[in-house]
Amino acid sequence: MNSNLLSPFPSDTPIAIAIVGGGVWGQTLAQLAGDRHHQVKIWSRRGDLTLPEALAGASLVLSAVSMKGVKPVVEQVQACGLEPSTVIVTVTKGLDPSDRITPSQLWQQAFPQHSVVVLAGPNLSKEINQGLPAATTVASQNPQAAQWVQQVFSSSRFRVYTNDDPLGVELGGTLKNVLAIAAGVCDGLHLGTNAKAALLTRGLTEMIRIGTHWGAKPETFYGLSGLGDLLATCNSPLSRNYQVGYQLAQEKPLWEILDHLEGTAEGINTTEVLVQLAQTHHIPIPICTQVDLLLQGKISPHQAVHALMLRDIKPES
Ligand SMILES: NC(=O)C1=CN([C@@H]2O[C@H](COP(=O)(O)OP(=O)(O)OC[C@H]3O[C@@H](n4cnc5c(N)ncnc54)[C@H](O)[C@@H]3O)[C@@H](O)[C@H]2O)C=CC1
Ligand SMILES: O=C(CO)COP(=O)(O)O
Repeated sequence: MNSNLLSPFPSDTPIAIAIVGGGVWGQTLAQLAGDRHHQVKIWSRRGDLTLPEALAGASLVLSAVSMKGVKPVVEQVQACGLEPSTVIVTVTKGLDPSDRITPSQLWQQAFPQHSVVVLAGPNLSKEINQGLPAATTVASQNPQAAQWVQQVFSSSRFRVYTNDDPLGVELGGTLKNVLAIAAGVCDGLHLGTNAKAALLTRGLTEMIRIGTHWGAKPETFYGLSGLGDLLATCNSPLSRNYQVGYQLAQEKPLWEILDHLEGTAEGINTTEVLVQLAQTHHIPIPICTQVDLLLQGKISPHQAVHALMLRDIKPES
């Protein structure tokens, strides 16, 4: 039986995709979709194509803008309008600072009748651009939409899994950026393998604590978008968030690091939102709190390490 007859999302034929956001990740995803022979148009605010031109006829709209661009871009897409059947995919890893909600929640609020799919995983774009294999996760309130996006992007070099916890998938990719800054500090100070293992393990505990408070499933954080992305970004100098931490450990001021950084380090804004949220709800996230103080220039990297090591002793849970 042809499974396409059962699904509102036919999978075997090339489709028209509009990618909004022409940064490195948007371009990499365009390449992956192009490899599958989909027709891809990229809209970026400095490009020649207008947004209505990019969106025309697209059955999948993928947002790859950085967090600060999500709200303005959602509004622009709303002004253009979308066909009811268009599936929205978001790959942004961040938190909205005013509403303290995720990018997919912003898209869903603006397009309540549309299927919104989150795509996140250990996906350092430079490695994927070199043709190296990678895996990722897609998740949605609408499982059929997630399966369709899985089929659209799956290839011999990009293995796509589905997951039924979109919030957990999105928060995994977002929260690990804060720990990637901490990991960069740890490596920049040459604190060793034991310290790094402790940092990542306790960091994952903090991700689960805050993520489950938000309503995500704990097990999602042990998957590709949680532990997987944590391992990738906390161990790779290709990660911009890791680079920020590494250079903070060399006592460089944040403004100077950001001046030379290629692309966006979302963990910086995420840290601020996260720590505010954790304080409001009395959720202990000591590592993220030290990252926040460090980013604000209130403590030195060595003081952050001391503060963490000298916390009250307690059970591991
Ligand atoms: N680069 C990577 O390896 C990965 C990145 N991500 C996430 O994807 C998102 C994008 O990342 P990158 O492409 O690396 O960042 P980038 O900094 O290279 O690109 C960001 C894009 O957003 C656009 N943008 C920002 N504000 C805008 C606005 N107001 N209106 C229109 N466009 C706006 C910029 O023009 C730029 O094209 C981030 O949230 C990042 O965490 C996720 C997985 C992998
Ligand atoms: O999220 C990423 C890989 O999955 C990219 O990490 P950075 O944003 O820290 O470069």
